[in-house]
Amino acid sequence: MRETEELAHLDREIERLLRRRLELVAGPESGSTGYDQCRRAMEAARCPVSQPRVVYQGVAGAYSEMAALTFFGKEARCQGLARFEDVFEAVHRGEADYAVLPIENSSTGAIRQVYELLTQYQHYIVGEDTVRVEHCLMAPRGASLDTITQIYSHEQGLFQSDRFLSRHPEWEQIPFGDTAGSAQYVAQTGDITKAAIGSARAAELYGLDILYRGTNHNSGNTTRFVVTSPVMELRPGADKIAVLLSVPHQVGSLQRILTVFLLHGLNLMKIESRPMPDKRWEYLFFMEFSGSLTGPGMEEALEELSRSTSYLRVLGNFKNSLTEG
Ligand SMILES: O=C(O)C(=O)C[C@]1(C(=O)O)C=C[C@@H](O)C=C1
Repeated sequence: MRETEELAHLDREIERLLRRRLELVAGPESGSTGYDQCRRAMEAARCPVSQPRVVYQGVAGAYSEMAALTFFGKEARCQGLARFEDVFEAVHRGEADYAVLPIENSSTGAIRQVYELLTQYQHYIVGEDTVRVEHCLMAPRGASLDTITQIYSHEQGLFQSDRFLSRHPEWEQIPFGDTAGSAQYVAQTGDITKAAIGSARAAELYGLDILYRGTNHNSGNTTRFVVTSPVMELRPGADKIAVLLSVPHQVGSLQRILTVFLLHGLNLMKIESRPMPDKRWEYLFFMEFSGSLTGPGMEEALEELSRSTSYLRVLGNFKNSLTEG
């Protein structure tokens, strides 16, 4: 009992010292204005759009299309576009209400192009979902493992299948815009020396035979997708906040951010650092943590984060879709 009391006393003392340290290291005038921008975005927040126009990268049968249909339901008007940049532009120009974008894969990590574009466009994350990715090797009728010489897929399809592909070093690997697009292309050629890696749905849509199921080496292979919007939305049940921030090049500046999370009881769920191309060896941090923007104490926590960062942008508040294990 004595020990428990002593520990609780120590915790309170550490918390008091950390709070004092935060006050001393940066005054209220220093740091970014990130929270003011967030407050304005919250004031302008919109309700979810009904019968939305949704864009994704790729063609029908791409995993991104599956993510869009899972999140918005079969009634959503989904349109595939060639490049990630086209998807961001369509939302930016008001031609679509939402974009669905892959952000990370459980086997290969960050989808870097999407992180770069999230930093460039002032869009908000309003939702997320995961899709189990089971890749199939598919080819035109008459093909077999022996007739194939070229494999087409999205670079992620190739990365996620690298162990399977390393068993066939004689196959040339050709990156393509998206997995389903590669299936469509291979089907159009009708060439039995060409095969694609993509979803079973893509094989069915484009009339290819599945030669091998599960080319991905990780059987739990899953991709997380984010749903972005040009306007912030505060959907009921939103329990995860995403921010983009940079910290001054000073000893302990990242620790200061972590202290804010600790003192406000916010669970840090993700941290990803991205290089800042115009500032060599400086980084932008993409962080996700538990909480609601409208919840008690969050205003104070974000103001403290604002004071502790040289740049802060709140990317949004949305419902966590990740399950343990
Ligand atoms: O090419 C597709 O089918 C996509 O939806 C893109 C994408 C990606 O960019 O990661 C999505 C899920 C899989 O991880 C493989 C490819």
